[in-house]
Amino acid sequence: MASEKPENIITVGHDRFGFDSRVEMDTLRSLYLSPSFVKDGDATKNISGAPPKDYGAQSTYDKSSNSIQFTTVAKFPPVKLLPNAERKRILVTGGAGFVGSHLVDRLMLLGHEVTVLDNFFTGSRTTVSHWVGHPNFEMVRHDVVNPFLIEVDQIYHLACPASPPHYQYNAVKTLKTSFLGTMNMLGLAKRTKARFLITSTSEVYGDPEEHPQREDYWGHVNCIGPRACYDEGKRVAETLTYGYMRQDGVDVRVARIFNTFGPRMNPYDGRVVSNFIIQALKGEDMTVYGDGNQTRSFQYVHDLVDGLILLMNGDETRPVNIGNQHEFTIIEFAEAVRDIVEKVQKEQGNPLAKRVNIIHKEMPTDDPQRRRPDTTRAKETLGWQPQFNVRQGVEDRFFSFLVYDPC
Ligand SMILES: O=c1ccn([C@@H]2O[C@H](COP(=O)(O)OP(=O)(O)O[C@H]3OC[C@@H](O)[C@H](O)[C@H]3O)[C@@H](O)[C@H]2O)c(=O)[nH]1
Repeated sequence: MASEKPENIITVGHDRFGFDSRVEMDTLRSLYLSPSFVKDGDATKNISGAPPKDYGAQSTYDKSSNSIQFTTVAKFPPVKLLPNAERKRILVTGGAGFVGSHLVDRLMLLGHEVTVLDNFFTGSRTTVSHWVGHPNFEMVRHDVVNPFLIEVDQIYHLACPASPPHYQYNAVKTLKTSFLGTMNMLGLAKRTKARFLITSTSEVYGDPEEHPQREDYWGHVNCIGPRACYDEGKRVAETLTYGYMRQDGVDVRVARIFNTFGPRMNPYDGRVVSNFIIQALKGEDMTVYGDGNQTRSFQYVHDLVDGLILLMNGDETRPVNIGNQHEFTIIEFAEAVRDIVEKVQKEQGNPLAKRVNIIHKEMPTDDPQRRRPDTTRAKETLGWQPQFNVRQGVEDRFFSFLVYDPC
């Protein structure tokens, strides 16, 4: 890890399957809502060190009044001007969430008409606020457990809480979202003949007995445990998806997403990346659950979006794993995050007085012990593989938004 030399990644996306999804990283970066400024007394300073933005909402945090001022965009980023025949009407459920908002950015920049459906349970309006008012963009507050009627060409169905504390918060609601939400969106796809892509999860493999996990592994899920609402919810959502494909000829795509991180993650979603980064930034103890020998592989969100767009536009109808193959034990990951955050803090001239400690807490029930995707299928059928490693992702300063709460 320490010896990895990050390369500068300038563009993401691919020109494949008749769909050119390439955009510049700088354009995407300009859209992250980071707290660009902090007002402290009379002084207002640019905390992220980033140059002033041309696009994207800006925010200024005022320490004295503990208030935040949003400035709406004066102009939108240029989007591709597509001929009518190429411009698609695309529905993104969960489009105000962490992954959804990045997908929306990409689809908007590429010139499509995008409708976001979100109930804002874990998503937030601020993730896509920079598109509000754009003629190609529409945002609807709607819960997918209820039917929704619209004319569309493609549906990316992402809506569902994904972090273990969030999806366990209301297990029955998570199940309803997975089953009824997916059924409603598949019904819409059937009626409109839209292509339908569901974001499933590595959690369908449960606590896997095969390693790494290939798509033809059936999994090892405790169907009555605390994680089952999500794991079984997504499993039945896949079953429904293939039911609609076989019975009704719906054109389906299934992505099994492995652990993902990046800008606009909810800093308090309780997942390991946000927990570790917040703890390292604040100088708090980093909490490793259990002995830390369980493993995960972490992908940067832009790689995932590349994979989703390729899958939607390619011909592969079987499930496809989308994840990074670099496997960390959680204890190694804690050390890596601590090193990277320390390096960034030093570069920004605000090093912590002392190293944060790594402490151990109780292991959650049914926590999968080993997880790493076999991504051969994604490589062979989509030509996809991740570009970013963890260091490149974390060093992309995606956590600068956390300084809303700097102490
Ligand atoms: O503070 C923490 C948080 C988490 N962890 C551990 O870190 C590992 C990863 O935990 P996370 O909560 O980030 O995510 P999990 O891998 O358990 O679940 C995730 O899997 C894939 C996705 O579909 C979902 O985003 C999520 O369910 C687990 O072993 C967990 O016990 C810690 O050691 N400390």
